[in-house]
Amino acid sequence: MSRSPVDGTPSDSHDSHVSASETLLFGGELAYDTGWSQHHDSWLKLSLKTMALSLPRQVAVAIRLAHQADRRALYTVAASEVGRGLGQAASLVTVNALLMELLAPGAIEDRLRSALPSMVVVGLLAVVGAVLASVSAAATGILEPKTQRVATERYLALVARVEMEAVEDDAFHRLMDSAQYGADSARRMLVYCAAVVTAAISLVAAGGVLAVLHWALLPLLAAMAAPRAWSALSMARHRYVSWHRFVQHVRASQLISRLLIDQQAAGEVRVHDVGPFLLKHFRGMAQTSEREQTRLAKMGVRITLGADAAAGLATLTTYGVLGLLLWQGQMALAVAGTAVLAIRTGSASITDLVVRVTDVQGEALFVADLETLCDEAARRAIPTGGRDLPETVEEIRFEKVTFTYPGAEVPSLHEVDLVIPRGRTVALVGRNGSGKSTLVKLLCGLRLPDSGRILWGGVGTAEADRAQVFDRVAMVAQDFYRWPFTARVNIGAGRPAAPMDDAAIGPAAVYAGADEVVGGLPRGLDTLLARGYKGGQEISGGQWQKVGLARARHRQGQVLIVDEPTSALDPAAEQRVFDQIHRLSEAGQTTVLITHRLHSVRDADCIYVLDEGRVVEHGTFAELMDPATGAGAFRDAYELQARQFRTPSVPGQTRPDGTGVPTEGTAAS
Ligand SMILES: Nc1ncnc2c1ncn2[C@@H]1O[C@H](COP(=O)(O)OP(=O)(O)OP(=O)(O)O)[C@@H](O)[C@H]1O
Repeated sequence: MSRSPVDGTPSDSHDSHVSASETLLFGGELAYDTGWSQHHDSWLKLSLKTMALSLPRQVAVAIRLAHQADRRALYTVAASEVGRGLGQAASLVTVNALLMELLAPGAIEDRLRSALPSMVVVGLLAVVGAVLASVSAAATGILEPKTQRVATERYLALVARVEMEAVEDDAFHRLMDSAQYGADSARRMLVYCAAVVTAAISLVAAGGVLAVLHWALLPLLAAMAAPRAWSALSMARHRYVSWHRFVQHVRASQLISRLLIDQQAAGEVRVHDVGPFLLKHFRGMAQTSEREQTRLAKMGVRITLGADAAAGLATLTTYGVLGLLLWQGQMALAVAGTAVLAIRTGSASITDLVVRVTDVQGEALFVADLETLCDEAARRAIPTGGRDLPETVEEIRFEKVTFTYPGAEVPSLHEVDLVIPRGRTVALVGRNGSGKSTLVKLLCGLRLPDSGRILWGGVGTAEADRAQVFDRVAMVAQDFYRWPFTARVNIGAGRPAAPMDDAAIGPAAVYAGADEVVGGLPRGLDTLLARGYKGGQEISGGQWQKVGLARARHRQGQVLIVDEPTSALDPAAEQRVFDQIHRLSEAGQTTVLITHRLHSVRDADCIYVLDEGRVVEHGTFAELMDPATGAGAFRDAYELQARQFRTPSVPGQTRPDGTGVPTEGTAAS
């Protein structure tokens, strides 16, 4: 289970110091403090007793997943492992009988003759054991990947449905990091569980033989195994704690290493020479992890030495007791010889059992994380069901809506009142950070208001069936996702359940001007828009924007939300987009338009001006521009922008040959 923070491997620590790299790059220590396991996450139960008590539940989880994945393969593994265990037990008992016969007094020929049937049985059992081992290995090979897939699918399906708040929560991310190993652990746990079954049955047989030889040998056997069991479990626990403390640190280190090879960062890595800088800090982060690994290794040595000393003492006592029994005549020499062999076999199977149980326990901790993540994801999921929206939503109304992002000190929206009538275009304008994008997140149900209501035809988003709200919205967000798939999927993802054939995708592409982009691609719609993969192509920011618009168009939502749709477009393309939005509006499409290009909102039915999360004025373009009716915020911003296009203020410029260039302003004068 140990995973080093550098290569994705966990470990454990209490004395790590925050490195300069963590402070500079991430603003502070990334490893969680030692109090975290006790206070912040009561789910992380780490006493040995609790670990042991929770084990059956985690085993049951892994078995349930395996059952879901492939019932037949699971039964095959279980049956063959039980068979193997029974075979080993029978073999041990037979070997002991064989030894008793061989070591008994009498002529060697007679002893060999009487031992012959036992020899044959031992041979047959070995063959059966080998066959069962192969059957089990084959069935496990089938079962393992399927179980991992079922576990992964389960948590991914749950995580994809959580509220946005959880997506941005670092505690939830920490759980996701750990739970990823949970799916892998569930897979490995099956193999270890199978080995536990075999070792347990064989141990019962060894114990039985010893109990028959002399009752005192049984507790001594247990005493020999106990220290090793303790040391193995302790180390598993320390590694697990360490893993959790460093999980964010691991992610950050991986992020730095990924940035060094990231395609988008590649330009700056070279031109700004960021490579050596990142490498240096990668090393800085790695050194923190290495210190932690060293601490764990030293702790491992101490624990193992202590356990080995205790186990050695127990072994010495066992052989001492055996000698005492012989000396006092309570045990025959032949029986003592058999006992030595049974002790060796027994201690081998007990060690095997301990190692396997510890392996199961180590994996179980991560499976428990997977369970916690699934519970947490279900708890934080966007609720299903709720009130139905009316068939036709006549208006969307914000009533005194206030919203503060988790962890933020001031609200991003403050008592906002706003109306979006059906079939109209409403524009949202305002300075950077004034709350426009936040407003549309609340509008489409991605976030819920802290106070106030957002009513879709009279039904508040807080009580509405949010799937229905999402269903009515088509959105091109400012940071719309560039799916690393084909152009077809990038447009089709607007309505992933609908067919993605040319007839469905084509009109949306034409609408957004993305048809020209697609026409220039080597495989048209089937061109992969991701560099770094075979046949992958990169397109420009403006071309992506056209693809994003086509996606929103393809969705055919009742409300079209476009957040800065033209920021990367050339003037002709920009004009075209605004004309199209205008035409859509004339055709009855409800549109919410966010833009900084104030000239382009002239045709909007209503313009809302936001400032620091408040609506400071609203009205038509004419109303806002009219000093008699507008408050001035829009007019001032518009004038400022308009001035930039009137050119008299271009400063005097000089040609390379040193002669002056008359500015347009001076030329005109
Ligand atoms: N996920 C978030 N978590 C915390 N604060 C956020 C988050 N998103 C935005 N904010 C904050 O909320 C405020 C409003 O941001 P918003 O993105 O809505 O502004 P905007 O008007 O769309 O800005 P821009 O014109 O730059 O796109 C800002 O102060 C911003 O820092």
